[in-house]
Amino acid sequence: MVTQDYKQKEDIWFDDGREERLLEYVKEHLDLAASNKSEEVIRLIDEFGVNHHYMMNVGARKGRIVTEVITQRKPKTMIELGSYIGYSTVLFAAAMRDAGGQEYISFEREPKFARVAAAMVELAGLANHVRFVIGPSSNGLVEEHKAGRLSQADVVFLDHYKPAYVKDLKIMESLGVIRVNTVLVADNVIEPGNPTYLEYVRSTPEKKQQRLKGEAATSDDSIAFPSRAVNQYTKEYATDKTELPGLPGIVYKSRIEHSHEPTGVPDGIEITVCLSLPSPN
Ligand SMILES: C[S@@+](CC[C@H](N)C(=O)[O-])C[C@H]1O[C@@H](n2cnc3c(N)ncnc32)[C@H](O)[C@@H]1O
Repeated sequence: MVTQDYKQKEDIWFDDGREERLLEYVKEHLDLAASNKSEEVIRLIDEFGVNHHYMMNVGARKGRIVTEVITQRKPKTMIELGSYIGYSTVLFAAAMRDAGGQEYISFEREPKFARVAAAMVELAGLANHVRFVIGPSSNGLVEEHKAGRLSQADVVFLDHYKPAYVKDLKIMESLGVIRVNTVLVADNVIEPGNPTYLEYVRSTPEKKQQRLKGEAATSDDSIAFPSRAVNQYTKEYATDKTELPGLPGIVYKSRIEHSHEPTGVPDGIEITVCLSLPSPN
């Protein structure tokens, strides 16, 4: 395992050709005789992050927190929001497979990132376990459910557009994807931070109902975020207007695990368990 920190984030830190260069690097250096292909792919991505370019991956330290959740919860089905180049996809789909799981569904808005992620998954020998849904996640979740390809998830990893965490959680609640004992694992709740999400998963049903009465009809949470986190994916946010109201009666139990970005910058993962669903009227 690579123990050094990644290079620090530059002013432009993605979509400048580094994703394609990373894939070339992994293909060139991959040890075809390695017995554990997923570990080998992760090792090479980390090596590239340390020696060449910053990559916005969850990284080894936070990754270990999530793989522990997977090992304990043993998901049959897992959802990921935000594949990027497939670091978390490879790391967590391998953990899910090793824990007896079947399907890892990864949502990625940007087709060229999804292509790199799919190539990483193939190199890691995980293609039979991973399905990519390309396009904005809110719309993708609804369409997958409509088509009968998504009914529920045992673990959900949220790591895409920070202001969309609550919006997509409400969609998953409304569609019945969140069940009792579903575990939500949310990245970047300290760096850059996600106060709206933390407030939502840490609130009682009564508090969520109260907030609902007081808030405007739209759930545009982008006002609570630093402009860099909002403007990063403006194109997507402007076009995906899919919204569902959620189930404020869901009871969650939530806690933070403090950790670090792959660069060494402090961050945290919020781990949230669904304790109960509202009784149907
Ligand atoms: C921080 S990166 C994900 C990193 C990845 N989970 C990992 O740890 O290796 C965020 C990704 O979310 C994608 N994204 C942003 N908004 C999205 C949306 N609404 N739906 C799907 N993907 C989205 C971005 O294109 C980007 O690839």
